[in-house]
Amino acid sequence: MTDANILVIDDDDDILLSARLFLKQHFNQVLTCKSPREINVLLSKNEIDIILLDMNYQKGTSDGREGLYWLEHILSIDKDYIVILMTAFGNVELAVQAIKKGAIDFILKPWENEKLFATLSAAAKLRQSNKKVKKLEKIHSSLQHDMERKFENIIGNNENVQYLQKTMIKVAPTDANVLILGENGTGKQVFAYELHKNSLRRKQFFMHVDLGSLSENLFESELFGYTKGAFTDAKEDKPGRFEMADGGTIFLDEIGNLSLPLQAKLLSVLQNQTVTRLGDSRARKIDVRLITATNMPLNEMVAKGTFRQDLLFRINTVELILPPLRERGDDINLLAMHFLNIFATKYHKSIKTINPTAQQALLAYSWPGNIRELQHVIERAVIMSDGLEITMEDLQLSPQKFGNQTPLQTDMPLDEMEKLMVNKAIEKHKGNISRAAAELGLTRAALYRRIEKFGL
Ligand SMILES: Nc1ncnc2c1ncn2[C@@H]1O[C@H](COP(=O)(O)OP(=O)(O)OP(=O)(O)O)[C@@H](O)[C@H]1O
Repeated sequence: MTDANILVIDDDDDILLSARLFLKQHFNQVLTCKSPREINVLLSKNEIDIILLDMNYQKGTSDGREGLYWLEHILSIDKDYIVILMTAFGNVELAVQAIKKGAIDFILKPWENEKLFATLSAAAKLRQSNKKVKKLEKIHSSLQHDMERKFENIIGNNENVQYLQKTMIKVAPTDANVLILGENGTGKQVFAYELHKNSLRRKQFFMHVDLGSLSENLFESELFGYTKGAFTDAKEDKPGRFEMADGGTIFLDEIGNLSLPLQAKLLSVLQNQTVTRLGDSRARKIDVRLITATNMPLNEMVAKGTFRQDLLFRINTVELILPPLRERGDDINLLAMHFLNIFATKYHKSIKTINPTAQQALLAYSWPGNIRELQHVIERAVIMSDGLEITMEDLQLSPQKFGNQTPLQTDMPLDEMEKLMVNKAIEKHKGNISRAAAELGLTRAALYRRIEKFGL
């Protein structure tokens, strides 16, 4: 049974009856009607896939003009309807005209059942694949929408970041390969997507591939695809990520994690601009814009022989080096406020600000996880906070991760200052309570009481 619903429109009762009897054995649902005037109601009430439409309705007419009129009418309701016309022998010219207007095929009356079945089966397949394409287009556009929301605009007034943004805007519309360097969580993916969004390929696919998570085994099949039977689990042909990104941008993240043999394979694809699926002999041309990123020191790796120099030259036409968050000064509070607004809305809290002490602490913290860590810290603080502002307690920053600067301020509440001093002393003496207590002028018991009080 083919999964398709068919509507047959003909003014001849005998034709409708024989169509219904035959088609019911092969298709999901078969509806019939005598007059095309019922089309609107039938189409609005039923999920119809294919319409089998007669060309003449009024007695004595045979020019097919009515059929053409109703064909146009159906396609004006939805241009994706699949319409097949029924026409008498000798009226082939009319059928050709109908196909030009959007019918997908025609059959001659009286029909042979086998021929009718073959035509309708092909039409059902076409309808199914059209539906699939539509669904994929919808998914694609909603993913694109999600990405755009996820990566709004790059936030940052720091002069390095401003310079990077200017460079990015200049480079984006060219097809130059861009290598983005920076510690974890500095926004490499955000920059990569921003490059794509500002490029001429913005309407095409942005394909993110995390090379760090691909095993040696999966590398080729994921990136280059495979043909049916290429290996035990290859049940059907599958394009790789490069082919899927054709016309768009491919972002190869964590490129510093590739082993030397895989670097060689990648280089050959980049040099030849072709991919060959596993198990295939045909090289397929690809047109992709390449963006790569890593937190590894590629130049040092080249010197040590763990990263190929020729591959580095191929990928780093333009290099963007993202600064770590601890070097971005006021951007820390700018980003913190940005995340505060997002999470206050998400968790329905009316928190409006971060108090001055907490702001100082954010500036003094070393942010080893960079913007991603800041985002998590603020999210947690918003969840924990009971007031209208984020305090030092809400931030729950790890004392071990403060840099050399001290976040102490003269206007700091006594409690918070005490907590910071306790933290610093414990950190300085690597957790040795006796020494930390001695430095603070406290007994061990008094220090323990404070540790408990501050939840350290
Ligand atoms: N300038 C920015 N403005 C707003 N949010 C940002 C900015 N840069 C990064 N982020 C946010 O910080 C988080 C980390 O960013 P991203 O994933 O781009 O970093 P990354 O450098 O690619 O990290 P990794 O090296 O771990 O893959 C994301 O949630 C991202 O939305």
